[in-house]
Amino acid sequence: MMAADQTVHGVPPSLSAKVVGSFAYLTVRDRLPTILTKVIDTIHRNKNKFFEEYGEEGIQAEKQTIGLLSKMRNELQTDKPVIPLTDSLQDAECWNQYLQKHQKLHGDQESVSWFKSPWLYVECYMYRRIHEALWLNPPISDYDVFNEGKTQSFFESQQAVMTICTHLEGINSNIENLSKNQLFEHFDKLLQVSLWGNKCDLSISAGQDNSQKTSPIDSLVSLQPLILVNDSNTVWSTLISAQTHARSEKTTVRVDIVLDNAGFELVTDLVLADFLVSSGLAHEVHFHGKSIPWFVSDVTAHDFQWTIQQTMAANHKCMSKIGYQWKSHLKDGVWSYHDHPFWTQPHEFCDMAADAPDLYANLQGADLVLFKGDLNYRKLVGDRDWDHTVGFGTALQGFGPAPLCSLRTLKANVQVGLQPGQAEKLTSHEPDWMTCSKYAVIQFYSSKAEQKD
Ligand SMILES: O=P(O)(O)OC[C@H]1O[C@](O)(CO)[C@@H](O)[C@@H]1O
Repeated sequence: MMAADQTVHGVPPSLSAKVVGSFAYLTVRDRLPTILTKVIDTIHRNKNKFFEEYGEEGIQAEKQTIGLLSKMRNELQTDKPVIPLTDSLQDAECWNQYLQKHQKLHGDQESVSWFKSPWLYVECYMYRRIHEALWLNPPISDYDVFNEGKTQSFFESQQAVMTICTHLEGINSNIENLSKNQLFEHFDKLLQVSLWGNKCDLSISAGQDNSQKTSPIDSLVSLQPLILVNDSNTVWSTLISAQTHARSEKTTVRVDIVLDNAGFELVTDLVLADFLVSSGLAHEVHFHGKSIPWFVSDVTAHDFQWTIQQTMAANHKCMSKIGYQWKSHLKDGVWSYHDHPFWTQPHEFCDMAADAPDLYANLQGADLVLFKGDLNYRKLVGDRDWDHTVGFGTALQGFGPAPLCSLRTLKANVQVGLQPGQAEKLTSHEPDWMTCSKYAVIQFYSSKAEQKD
């Protein structure tokens, strides 16, 4: 078991960063080593490719990288101390300062080990150490060890991708004639398609195929009861009031999407973003991805561009037409892609204003920020052991650059904003309801609106 963190941000120890609990322990004991082993196997499997591309240097790099990753796997499996990063990357210092803070809190270096640190920290740290291992070994420094899994997930979800592209084309071809209610119906559906797209993540599956096999539209009705908190009406009214304000002030409506997984989930986010623009609900969409390969299937700049290229190149008329539309949104600046290093650091989002003031200020320019996925949710609420009925606004601990909404399937044991008795009822018939990725939330908060907390 991992020792609870000390009081952080004035939160009492009982609500300190989530470190205990069997799921966190099993993740660090079992799932992280499995992921690491898959990474080592992937690098070894590409040895010949490195030789063809880089000659003997490529072979040396492969060997050294595997050595570093095997060393980390041993540290992890034998609960060794967490050690500082040694690469010269821009954020190494911030990671090492974060480690020093934990060492001070715990009294000495030895006590900050893989099993005696906040789960959120060690899981993020592992992915940053994987990046370090590659970075220290040119010429394979920018090799994405997760690329194969992400592209496979896209191709294995092709049927579902075609279904949602055809659905979007049907909406867009008649969008001028839709009533406000019809627009809301479509918005509500596409928001839920994006929500459930979050089930397709390769971290929870430790790299096993997790592509979308069923129709993402037909399954919405049956999935509805599994949404534990549904603030889609409030999200809609936030967009409508932003649109009204923009019209009167002759400004624009900007929606930011903090992305999560590549593959099918990214397509669902692009489809939602396309609808926001084609319906006039938004004039700009800013996408936020990861600056390094992260949590196996998170979106990088390469994944973002590749996915749009693949959609354009599809021999499916609808997909291809939509892909070209997405390309022109990027070209015209209606869409933009950003990857601030903060998203691949261990910080809880309540630290953003202090640790990444430029990013916080940027997000303040949005009329709505959509946070996709479980890891973002854990960082939104500091991965603390909150009581399930604590309000989302309380758990955000002051984070609120703009009206925000989490679209999350539950994959970790933290959830706030539930009704009294709701968690107990779930636990009685499904003890692993927080980690089985069967349930989800559409959870909104705005410090501006009169918010029941
Ligand atoms: O891709 P998502 O939705 O952020 O899921 C990642 C989640 O999967 C896990 O790795 C497994 O629970 C969590 O630690 C992490 O928050």
